Amino acid sequence: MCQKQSASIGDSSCPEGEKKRRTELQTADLNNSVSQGGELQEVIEGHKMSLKRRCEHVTEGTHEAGSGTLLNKIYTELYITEGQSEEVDTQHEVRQLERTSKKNIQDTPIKCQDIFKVLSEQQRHIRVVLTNGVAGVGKTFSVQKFSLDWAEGLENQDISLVLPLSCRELNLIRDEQHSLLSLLHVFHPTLQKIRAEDLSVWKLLFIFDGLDESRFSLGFNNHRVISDVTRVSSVDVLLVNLIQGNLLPSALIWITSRPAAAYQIPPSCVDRITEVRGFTDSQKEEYFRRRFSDEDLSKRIISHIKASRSLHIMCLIPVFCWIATIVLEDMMTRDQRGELPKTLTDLYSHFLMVQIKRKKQKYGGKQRPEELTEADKELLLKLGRLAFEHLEEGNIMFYSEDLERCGLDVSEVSVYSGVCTEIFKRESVIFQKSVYCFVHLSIQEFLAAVYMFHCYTIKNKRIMGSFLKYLKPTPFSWFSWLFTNNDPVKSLDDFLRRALMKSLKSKNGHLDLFVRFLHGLSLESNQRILGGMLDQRNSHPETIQKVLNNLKEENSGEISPDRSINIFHCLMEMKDQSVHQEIQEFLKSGKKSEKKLSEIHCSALAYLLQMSEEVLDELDLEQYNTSDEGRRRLIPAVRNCRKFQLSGSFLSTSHWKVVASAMTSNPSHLRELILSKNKSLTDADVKLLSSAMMHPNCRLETLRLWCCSLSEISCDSLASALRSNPSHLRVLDLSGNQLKDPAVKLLCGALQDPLCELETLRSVRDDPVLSQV
Ligand SMILES: Nc1ncnc2c1ncn2[C@@H]1O[C@H](COP(=O)(O)OP(=O)(O)OP(=O)(O)O)[C@@H](O)[C@H]1O
Repeated sequence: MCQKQSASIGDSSCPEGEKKRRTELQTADLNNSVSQGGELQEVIEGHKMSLKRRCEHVTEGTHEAGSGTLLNKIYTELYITEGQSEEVDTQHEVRQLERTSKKNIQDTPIKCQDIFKVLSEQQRHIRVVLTNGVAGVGKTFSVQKFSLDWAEGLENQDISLVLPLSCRELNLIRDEQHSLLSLLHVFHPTLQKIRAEDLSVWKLLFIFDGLDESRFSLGFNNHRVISDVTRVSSVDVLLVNLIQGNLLPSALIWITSRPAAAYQIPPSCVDRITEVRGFTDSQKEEYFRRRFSDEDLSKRIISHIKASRSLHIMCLIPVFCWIATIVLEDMMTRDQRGELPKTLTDLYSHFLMVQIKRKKQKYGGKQRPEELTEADKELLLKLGRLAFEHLEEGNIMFYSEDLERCGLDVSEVSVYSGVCTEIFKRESVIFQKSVYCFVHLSIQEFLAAVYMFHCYTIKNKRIMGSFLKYLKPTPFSWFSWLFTNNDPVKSLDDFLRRALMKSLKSKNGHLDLFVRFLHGLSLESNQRILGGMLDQRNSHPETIQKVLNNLKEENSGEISPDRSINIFHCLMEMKDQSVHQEIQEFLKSGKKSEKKLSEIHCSALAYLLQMSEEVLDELDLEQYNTSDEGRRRLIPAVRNCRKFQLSGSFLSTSHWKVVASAMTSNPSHLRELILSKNKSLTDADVKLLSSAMMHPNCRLETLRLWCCSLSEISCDSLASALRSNPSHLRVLDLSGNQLKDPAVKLLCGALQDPLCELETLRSVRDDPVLSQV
């Protein structure tokens, strides 16, 4: 049997004879199941050829569609798992990724070509698969590889037709009415000859790539039921009917999406969830080896990336590997005296310059490639404006009108295809409208930061003012100064501090990477890379020192501790290693309580503990010599520990959310949660923790809530959790809560439930009054 290799499928890895035999087998199958004669067979073969042509080359920013590298040459196996690593949240994708970058032995890996296969006895027929993954992690590449392998007759040959439909493309016809049949005719013109009756007898696979980019609203609860493939309707209604199985119930459906948009598909419609997690450490190396025929070069690139922690972590995302490839290849293969990039700002600055240099080489130009002309600067700043304005609104796709509003000439942007890709070039025969986006969200964030930094250097008060615009005053908040401070920006440190505050205040962290870049850009060394685009007069050493001090002293109060970690990242972007080194020494010393830890130390420690390969046995916040604010900043480490203990009332709901996310992540390590004297634990917080206990990923066995002044409402939430199936809780200790009769009754009720597996319940005035074994 011909085994599929991780790449080079189209080459000698699969003997021709085997390929032919498979095609013959498949042909025979189809002829048996459908008596359509040779004409339909021709349609399928024609579709395969057309799909192969579309998928065998890749478009990676700088290449024009259809003319790029062979997919099989660079395709590297991705790490895909079954299930979802963490509850879908709205955290910024890069942070989410840093958190989930650890490969865990309890994960169930699944190969891309197997996603529709039943892999264990417990599984039933898999009809709908939802694949999640952050931006640039390889979802579209997986779809392309899956389709190519099918078109080449190598995998999934039981499927008669693989029909990829990108959501970006579907957006363009969202105002049109179509039947499923006409939709296929539009998107796959080679299928013009197929008829309605063919669709119901063939085994079809519809692939909807990039649900996050769709501008449809999928109304699963309230829509017209359609079961006829010739019935005309709006495209969203067709989609919903396909997913629900009203339309072509035997068709397979594969949906890919970034995590934040996946919620649109009700779990009851999905038979399998998979997650593209990017590259493991060995896959990262494999990627660079495949990319370069020069072995020495790939070795040097691998060792440089391994030496820089943040680059190494980011290389988990394939698109980042691609950016690193472009920059490091350029720097290592020419006589380069400058330092190789170690931070993200470094790397992205070089990336931008390499793209511009390539453009000059391609289109000519009198200037030295390293220098930016005034026209280059102007164009990049317009792109930066586009990036910034849409980042603020959370937009990643732009139409020509959006470009024109920023003064961009559409033809100019296509010249810069390495920075901004014209996605629909290939489809322009069918669609008249072009859609643009940055190759990766992080590039949009970088260009937005360049633009904002520029606005600062030219003292553009209007734009800075509206960016730092003040939200409603919150009189009792620690950072009320921010909201009442209407003064114009005074200095670089003032500007960066206010930008940081604004980013910390954002609900979903959409400005986090942007603000990291903004700090990185304040360094003269980075400004220099950008060939005079930014005014370098602002970066006096004393000012930089002030910015560093601000970051180290920043008090982020009520902000989620996950978000505070970004302050540490800003410090790293400014190449200040002091905090990182001190924490590494602290960890090595093994003496937790001796060193006084500042808040920024605690954020760094939380980050390192959370990222550690080793799961911590116990996180006891009392053991650290720090302030309450420092202890709050340590909370994210709860995601990587077995026992979490804390005493006192210094956490708020945003912290309990982190604890709840630790209880529901996949896998969840937390087994024991011990909270005492926590009078500020509200009913809503207890409800949050109780709901987390009901989550299938939760493995909590012991919960002690000593002297937490629990109310009857809280006991009711806990009782519901006890009744949930499966609850792993065996010990619930509610001593010292002075529970009244109604609350005790609620808990007793739960004990009588057959689903409750609790072994010990301690309660009421410190006595083990209730005890169940
Ligand atoms: N398996 C892979 N092998 C080699 N390179 C890859 C692979 N997957 C992704 N890449 C690189 O990463 C880039 C982005 O990948 P892709 O477009 O598949 O991401 P995505 O998850 O669909 O992102 P988005 O959500 O932004 O659409 C590709 O253009 C390619 O350079």
